[in-house]
Amino acid sequence: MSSTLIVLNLKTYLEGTGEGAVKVAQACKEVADDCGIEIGVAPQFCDIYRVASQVDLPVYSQSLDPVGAGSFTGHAFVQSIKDAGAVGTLINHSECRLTLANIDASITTAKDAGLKTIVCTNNVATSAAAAALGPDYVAVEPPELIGSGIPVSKADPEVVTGSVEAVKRIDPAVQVLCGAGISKGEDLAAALELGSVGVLLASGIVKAADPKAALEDLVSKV
Ligand SMILES: O=C(CO)COP(=O)(O)O
Repeated sequence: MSSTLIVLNLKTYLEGTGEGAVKVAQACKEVADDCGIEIGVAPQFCDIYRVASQVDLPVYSQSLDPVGAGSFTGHAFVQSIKDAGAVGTLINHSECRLTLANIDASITTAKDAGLKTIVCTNNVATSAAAAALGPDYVAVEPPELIGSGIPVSKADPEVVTGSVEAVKRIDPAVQVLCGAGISKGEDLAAALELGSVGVLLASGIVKAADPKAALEDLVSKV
């Protein structure tokens, strides 16, 4: 039986010193401790160390670059991401898309460093393609629903069930998350019913007046 995973992507929503990221991460940890569901957070690169050193929860980077140590300027270097305290990384988010070759190289780079990999996809076909590259998770997020407040589990359940089926056919070890418009308890419950093992979400929690209360609602139906 797969265990449920929630990953909260902070994107660039939180302006300021990074303390906002720590506060949201603290709320995630408190809710995770209460409900027993794993909740991770994906802050800005520069906030990974601050969050990971102040809050005991899984921290993900929002992406990474498939480069090693050496003559590379302006890249997100996997070893620095890991040393900062991340346990995993998103790859190919809709807002940070990569070529297929770079998705493959990013997965290899992350895996070699011992980081978990969550590859984002936009439809069933790309979910199948991502599964063939052997990440830990495929997270299907139709871009038109991202930030819309309309949950993928309601608006496009077929993209979730289709991705679950396609991924299982290609590599049963790869688990499926879904995201876009997820914010309420019923959205998470529906996502799990559709066969995903959890959700990747952002605005419904990060932009809420009370992120902790929003998280409590999110986990209230499972
Ligand atoms: O892009 C997302 C998570 O990575 C989803 O964003 P929203 O939860 O804001 O729709």
